[in-house]
Parts: sequence; C-alpha cells; structure tokens
Amino acid sequence: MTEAQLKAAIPLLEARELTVRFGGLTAVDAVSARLYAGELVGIIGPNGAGKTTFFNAISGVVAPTSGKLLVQGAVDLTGRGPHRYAAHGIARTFQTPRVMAELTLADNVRFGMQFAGRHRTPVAGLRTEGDILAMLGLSGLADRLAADVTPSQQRLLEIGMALGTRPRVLLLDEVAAGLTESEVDAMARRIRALRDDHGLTVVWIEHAVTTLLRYVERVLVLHQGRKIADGTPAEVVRNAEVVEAYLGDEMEAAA
Ligand SMILES: Nc1ncnc2c1ncn2[C@@H]1O[C@H](COP(=O)(O)OP(=O)(O)OP(=O)(O)O)[C@@H](O)[C@H]1O
Repeated sequence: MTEAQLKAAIPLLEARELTVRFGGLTAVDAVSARLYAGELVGIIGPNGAGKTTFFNAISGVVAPTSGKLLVQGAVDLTGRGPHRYAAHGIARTFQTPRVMAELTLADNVRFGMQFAGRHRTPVAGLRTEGDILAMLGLSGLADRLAADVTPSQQRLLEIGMALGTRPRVLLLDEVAAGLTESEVDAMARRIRALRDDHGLTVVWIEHAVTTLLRYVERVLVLHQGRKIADGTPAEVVRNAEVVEAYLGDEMEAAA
C-alpha cells in the first residue's frame, strides 16, 4: 500500500464509542464515527438527539464521559481543550454565531488566524482574510463592524473565523438556521465549494434535511444520543428506523 493510500485509509478524525453524560442524561451514547479526508458528511436527527453535544465532544468544548477521539489514527485528543483541537486543524461554528460585534469583519477573521492558524498550512486558496471574505461573498463588508451586518452575514463570518484557523476539518452547526430558502441553497453551495475547491473535510449539522441530503455524500443519523444510521442519503432515507424516528415527520413537513 502506498503512503497516499494508507493516509486515505486512516480516518482524519475518529470517534470511538464516545459518550457524554450530563448527570443522569446520556446526551451522546457510545457514538463511533470515522471521518475521512475530503468527505462532506451531514449529521441529522430530531431536536435533542445529541448532535451539538457530539460536535462539542469532537471539538474539545465538552470532555466526553468515556470513549476516545483520535486524529489520523495516532493523536489522542480525548479530554483536551479547544485550542489543542484547533492546533490539529479541527474548527467549528456554533449554533448562535460567536462573532465579535465591535470588530470589523476583516478583524474577526484575523482573530481566527491568531487563535490557531499561524503555524498551520493555509487552506488551499484561502491564505489571507481577503481570500476568506471573498469566498464567503463578504468582500464588500470587510471594514464594517460585525454588529452592523445581517444575521446571515454573521453566520458566514463565523465560518470565516473558523477558516482563519487554517483547518483540515470544519464542523458546521446549523449554519443555515433562520436563512431564507434561497439563502439556504447559497449556503449549501458554499459548503460544497469548501470541500470541492478548497479541499476541506466538512461535517454539517442541519435541520433543513431535504437540502442537506442533496449536498452531502454521507449522513450520520442520531436519535436519543445513539447513532442509528450511517450511509449515503439514498440509504438513509430508506432506513426504516430513521423514517420511524425522524425522517417521516421531516419529509412530511418538507412536502
Ligand atoms: N450543558 C448541558 N447540560 C445539561 N444537558 C444538556 C447540556 N447540553 C445539552 N444537554 C441535553 O443533551 C441532550 C442533547 O442536546 P443537543 O443540544 O446535543 O441536541 P441536538 O441534537 O443538537 O438538538 P437541536 O437539534 O435541538 O440543536 C438534550 O436533552 C439537551 O437538553
């Protein structure tokens, strides 16, 4: 096996039996998942299924109660803080954008660069804050304060801050929430471009399931903290447990 094939076979990020408990509640229940370089993977599931908590556990925001988190099969980041995750190229957004309202958009992206980015290889085609803002369609707003742009522009900016950390893996938590239908499609195309044009591995949680299923090639489905499916969109929509737990309602709502 060549080095390239070997590299391709080792997951960039692997959760092994990850469990997060809050008191008596098991928010994430022994979830295992492998994320390979260059994948665009969706995570879906009903409210309270554990999606955000899973993201929190694979980005160092919460320490798992048990289980392991490995980078490239070798580096064990279990229980380490967000800075260590960022240093290994794992970046994320939050459901409620965490932009710095009193800084310009350009300075927000520069902040991301200082958080973890300086010693990392830049993302292809996204070397400077100007490149990042342009990719997100925010060039014209570079000198505006984050407080003065729309909520959907703030969501894009938060992706920009994450890109500033020069990640390999980008974890997106409901970045399309609250957007209009056409904005959701534009967001989905941008997410796809982050993978297709800039080589990132992207994991995307979203409630806009019908859109998400059109853009990703693999989906993990969480329900009551457990992973109940992991497959292509076509496989997942035919999975009886998924339809029972979640998609039946979602598809009816989308119809
Ligand atoms: N810090 C916390 N302390 C206690 N319980 C929590 C905490 N964070 C999440 N939970 C609980 O864990 C469960 C999973 O929540 P989580 O936010 O991960 O679900 P989700 O799938 O992301 O939901 P949504 O789609 O509504 O965002 C829920 O029952 C939630 O109330």
